[in-house]
Amino acid sequence: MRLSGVRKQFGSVIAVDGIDLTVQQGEVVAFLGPNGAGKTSTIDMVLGLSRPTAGSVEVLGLEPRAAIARGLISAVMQTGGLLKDLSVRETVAYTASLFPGAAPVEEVLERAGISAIADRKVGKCSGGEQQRLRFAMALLPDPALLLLDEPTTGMDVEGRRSFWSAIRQDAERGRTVLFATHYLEEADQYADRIVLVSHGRVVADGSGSEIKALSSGRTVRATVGDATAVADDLRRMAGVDGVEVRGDAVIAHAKDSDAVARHLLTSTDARDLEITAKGIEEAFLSLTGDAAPAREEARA
Ligand SMILES: Nc1ncnc2c1ncn2[C@@H]1O[C@H](COP(=O)(O)OP(=O)(O)OP(=O)(O)O)[C@@H](O)[C@H]1O
Repeated sequence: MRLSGVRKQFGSVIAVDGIDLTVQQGEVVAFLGPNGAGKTSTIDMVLGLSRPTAGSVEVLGLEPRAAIARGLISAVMQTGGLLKDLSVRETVAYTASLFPGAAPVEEVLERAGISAIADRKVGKCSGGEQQRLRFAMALLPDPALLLLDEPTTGMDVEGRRSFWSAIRQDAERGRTVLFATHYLEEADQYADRIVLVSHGRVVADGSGSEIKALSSGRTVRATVGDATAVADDLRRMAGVDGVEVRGDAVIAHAKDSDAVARHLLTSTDARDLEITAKGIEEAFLSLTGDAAPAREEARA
């Protein structure tokens, strides 16, 4: 899957502000970000439900709609689509009857970890079981890419755990999974890679431990004469997790902010140096719920 320069604008609201992202086949990627970060808007574009204002989305070299038509993309939706009076197995069998070439019903029940509850009425299933049922339905076309938008909202701990263990086991056979979540813990536990989004942009991209390190470190910002050259130097320093250049400022995220500051002040022409805790700005603060006020107003 590849997103190149993807933007999505709704009137004056920029929901997605230039996302570039390549996901390799077989990766399990968490899209982590606060409310309004642009996760759903991005997933909707990958699902072909909306079109980017600019940029392009490709899945295995195809446009989303073409990829969907070939059964290459499936989604686990959060709500809707289930009939209470059918059993779990009947629900999957009925959906399978709509797809030519659907995977065998018993096989997807097994993969979704719901064989044991196949005869249970959907109305009697817990939220977690219903999500695993939606997962089973999403597996029918044997998609290359599975998308999940906050699939565990409202589930208890045990429901989450069994849901994710079914997803992980299935992914081990090579399926690509992209899921949106608010929870760092969930992203860290179940994804190989975390893409942190804030205000419609990717602000960090790495393994769970890399992302956690970013949130625990500090940010050092300084104005320098040649920001690009200084940034290159900083990237080579131990303990530096990320370096950005913004105009004539260089911004480094580091566990050892003192070492970065010392380097900047002694070996470069840095001035206006600032050190702030919890570097990736609002990213993690906002993960706890207080997303940027401007966005919330826009939403209201
Ligand atoms: N159809 C729409 N019309 C207008 N604005 C929209 C629309 N869809 C999304 N937005 C705005 O775009 C921004 C990004 O929203 P999006 O739903 O993609 O974020 P999100 O990261 O999925 O958030 P959440 O975690 O709350 O689902 C928000 O400011 C939202 O209000």
